[in-house]
Amino acid sequence: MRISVIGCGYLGAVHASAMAELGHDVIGIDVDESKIARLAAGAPPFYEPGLPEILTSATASGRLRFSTDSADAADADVHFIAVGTPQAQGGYAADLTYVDAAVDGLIPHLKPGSLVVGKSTVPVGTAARLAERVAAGSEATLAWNPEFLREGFAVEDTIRPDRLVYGVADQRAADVLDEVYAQALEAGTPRITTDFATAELVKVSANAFLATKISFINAMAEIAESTGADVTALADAIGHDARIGRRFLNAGVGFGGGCLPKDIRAFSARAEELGRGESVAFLKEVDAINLRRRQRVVDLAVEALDGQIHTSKIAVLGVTFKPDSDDVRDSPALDVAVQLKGLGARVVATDPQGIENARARHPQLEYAEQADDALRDADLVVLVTEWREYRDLDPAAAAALVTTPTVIDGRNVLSPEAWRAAGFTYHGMGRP
Ligand SMILES: NC(=O)c1ccc[n+]([C@@H]2O[C@H](COP(=O)([O-])OP(=O)(O)OC[C@H]3O[C@@H](n4cnc5c(N)ncnc54)[C@H](O)[C@@H]3O)[C@@H](O)[C@H]2O)c1
Ligand SMILES: O=c1ccn([C@@H]2O[C@H](COP(=O)(O)OP(=O)(O)O[C@H]3O[C@H](CO)[C@@H](O)[C@H](O)[C@H]3O)[C@@H](O)[C@H]2O)c(=O)[nH]1
Repeated sequence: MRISVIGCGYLGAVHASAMAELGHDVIGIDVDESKIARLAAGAPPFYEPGLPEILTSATASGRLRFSTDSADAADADVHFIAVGTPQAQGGYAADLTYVDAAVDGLIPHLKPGSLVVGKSTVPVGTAARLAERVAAGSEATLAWNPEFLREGFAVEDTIRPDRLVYGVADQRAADVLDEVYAQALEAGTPRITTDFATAELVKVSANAFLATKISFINAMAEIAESTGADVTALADAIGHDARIGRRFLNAGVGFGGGCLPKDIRAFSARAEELGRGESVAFLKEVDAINLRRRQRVVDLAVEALDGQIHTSKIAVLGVTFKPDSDDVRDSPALDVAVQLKGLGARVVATDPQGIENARARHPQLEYAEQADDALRDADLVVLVTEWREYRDLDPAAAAALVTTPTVIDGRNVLSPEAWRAAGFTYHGMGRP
């Protein structure tokens, strides 16, 4: 099929490449010229495992092209909208200006019978509004097909999704999407075909559930901190109950990224508009618990440095919101680093992939390419993103580099026994 993908960021660049990998003829469109130039040259503008390989093979085969001009999408039968829906400035609601601009920019180029498919995460009600706009300006129709990929696993999640959700107003739109996703459907991926509102709500409720699960275990970490209990053992124990499950019960510095934080806030804002604020009032608590965990790491650092923060060097391991991504949007790790710097510490942050993005946002921090350079002469080590290389650090080698062997394990991924045996004072999150 001929497909266009409007918006080539973390979602769109992967979606475009994966669709081409599956054999479709794809054009990726973005307003960012430098991003398009890099993609067209086969070089991803961000770090995502597996993306370089499929981007290179798809651009080389001619099945994947890029442009900054939405007129170049005119041939496509299916147009995916993958532009950003960030938190609006000064509020909690989603900023829909990019989605509106993308749809408006496309309408004059839509050929009769083509399908516009929303992938961006939007407040419930958006698809119905945009469907009217598309119908008024063209002979195309609209569907909503929310995306559930995780950064770090984006290629795999796009090619082999857990499930496909189609929000459609007619059967033909569902049939077209079945053609787009033929391979996944043949491999047994479940498909839920529903109305616009349900499809939009599936997406935000899934993220709200995941955020709630993380804040639940972080709330237990707070209780554990006041009782001497160990939240990691607690998570293992409750996680054995198949109704609860162990996944997404890792207590630590909390959730961040370009999705969970802004999506729960936008959901709250939309529910309030609908007069249903009380139905999701708990999401405000989920957000508050989450932000308290960042503060907890900062408080532990201040306490560990015992009034000497102004004269201390702190090694911050990780700046991205999760490992295997270079994304620093709403990153708890970077937030902690910035707060510690604000308190007067000399902060040297390190990260395998995130330094460029972190430096662009926070040039006031010092960055080290190598973890050893961050650790050297440090008075405190703070692990805030659980990259494999930090989980695997040799505590004896780290002890030889630092000035004072104290570590805060903001992700509960280090062995307290091994780090204590190497001479470290170990502080975990909700662990004695
Ligand atoms: N990142 C993820 O893991 C993920 C997963 C599922 C859903 N989503 C949702 O997908 C959407 C995109 O997220 P993202 O992380 O890819 O954001 P992003 O900021 O990385 O990418 C958005 C892209 O859209 C481009 N853009 C903006 N206006 C445009 C226009 N009018 N025409 C063409 N391009 C335009 C921007 O230049 C940018 O490259 C959001 O709604 C997000 O919530 C993201
Ligand atoms: O037990 C856990 C699991 C995750 N996290 C944190 O939660 C955040 C989000 O993690 P994850 O959900 O893996 O990353 P995303 O790539 O942001 O993916 C989420 O957001 C996407 C955008 O909407 C959705 O498509 C995905 O399904 C949804 O998992 C990260 O900061 C993690 O460190 C924890 O603190 N504890």
